[in-house]
Amino acid sequence: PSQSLYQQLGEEAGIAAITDGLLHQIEHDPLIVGHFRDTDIPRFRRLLIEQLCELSGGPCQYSGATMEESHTGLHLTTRDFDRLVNHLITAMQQQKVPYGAQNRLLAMLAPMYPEVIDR
Ligand code: HEM
Repeated sequence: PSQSLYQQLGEEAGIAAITDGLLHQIEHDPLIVGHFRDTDIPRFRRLLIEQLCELSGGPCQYSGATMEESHTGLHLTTRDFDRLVNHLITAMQQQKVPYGAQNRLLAMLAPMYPEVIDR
């Protein structure tokens, strides 16, 4: 409890490993991988790490576009969102992130739902 969420995620290295796990899951999910067809994956990876680091209280500053801007034109659905969240949970479990910390991170991402879906 005295550990910050950033620490519980394993700091920069842990967040990078979670992100790589998430990218691996996406790559093997035929239902969502198509959305990333035109995406610069190294850039996406870097921005996702920055965002998770900043959100969890780490020493980073997210430098990407807003969630609304970056998901406009993708026409993402609730199903897409749920799949991505499940992949993130799998990636966090693989990194042995404590259950409570997993939920804290998910609770910070949930409010982004309307900024990402149906745009
Ligand atoms: C809370 C949920 C989500 C978060 C926190 C998130 C985070 C991000 C971030 C940080 C970027 C980079 C922004 C930039 O390029 O400046 C991004 C782009 C992107 N996201 Fe998400 N995302 C979420 C949901 C989703 C979902 C559900 C999908 C599809 C299954 C998705 C697909 C994409 C794609 C394809 C791009 C790249 C767009 C491009 O190539 O310009 N995202 N997202």
